Amino acid sequence: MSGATIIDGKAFAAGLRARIAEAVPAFSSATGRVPGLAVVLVGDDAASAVYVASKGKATVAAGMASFEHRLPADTKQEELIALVRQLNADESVDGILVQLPLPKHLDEQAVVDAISPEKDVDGLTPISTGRLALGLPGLVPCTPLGSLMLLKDHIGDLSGKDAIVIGRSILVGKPMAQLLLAENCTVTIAHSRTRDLKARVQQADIVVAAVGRAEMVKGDWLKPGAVVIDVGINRLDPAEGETKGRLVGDVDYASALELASAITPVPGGVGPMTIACLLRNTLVAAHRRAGLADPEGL
Ligand SMILES: Nc1nc2c(c(=O)[nH]1)N[C@@H](CN(C=O)c1ccc(C(=O)N[C@@H](CCC(=O)O)C(=O)O)cc1)CN2
Repeated sequence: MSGATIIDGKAFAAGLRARIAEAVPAFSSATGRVPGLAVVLVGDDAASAVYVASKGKATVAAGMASFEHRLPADTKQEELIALVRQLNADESVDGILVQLPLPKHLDEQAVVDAISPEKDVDGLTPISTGRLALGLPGLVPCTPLGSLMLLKDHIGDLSGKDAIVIGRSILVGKPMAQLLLAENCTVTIAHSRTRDLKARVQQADIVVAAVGRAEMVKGDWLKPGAVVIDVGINRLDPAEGETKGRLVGDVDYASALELASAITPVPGGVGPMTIACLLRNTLVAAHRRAGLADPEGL
């Protein structure tokens, strides 16, 4: 029988969203307006459409204004950048998020670079990534921020822990490694060219899996007692006998339960934290734009 704790990201995210909703009225009293989040969706990727709809709902539920912009798949780069610039200039918008991935013909980094850093609630502009690398306050990408919140809530002080981040994306792997470094972890970043990944994972007290490959990290790779954050969201193919395209993470959950001391499930782990942290970043961005101190307890 496994003694691993299941880290309940869904419950933690619900608590964070409730605290955000409680903090919005104070912002409105101070400024006479509500914080606003603009989300841009280009094309018809089904999963992206679901995430964007969830973001809009969560924004409104927190008492903020949601501005959704849906553009066709053949939108030109200049049209998308023109929309981003329009949102940069819009005083009712505190946060701008362009849903990723974009259709192949669009240059993601150029589009992200057009977002005003003060409204960069996704934390992906060069200014935001640079500030994170320098250890300066800024806006941090939502999935790694949420993952760190779960780790700190479960472990407390992370100082001196050996951590491995598997994956080096701009959205998760790189910022996650920076956040762990800022918490005084000793951090290894592993990727597709890393040799003997299993041996490296076996050294780690904290394993963050963000590779996008279903159940790649096996339970017997783990150091006994490791804390596992599974960022992967992989839908298995119903054509291969999987019921209704079951969702799994990057970690083989059943075998990981044997050695891990704690693990985030998929679904219900890191995923819900992504949207809660987006609301948190929007409220923080709104405070900073209005010249107010950051809201407390978020
Ligand atoms: N501009 C961005 N694009 C993307 C981001 C991002 O942070 N910024 N992240 C992901 C997708 N994403 C939000 O955009 C996201 C992914 C998953 C979840 C979530 O709550 N997942 C649930 C399961 C949902 C399901 O059943 O399909 C869970 O894990 O419990 C929320 C947001 C890529 N794009």
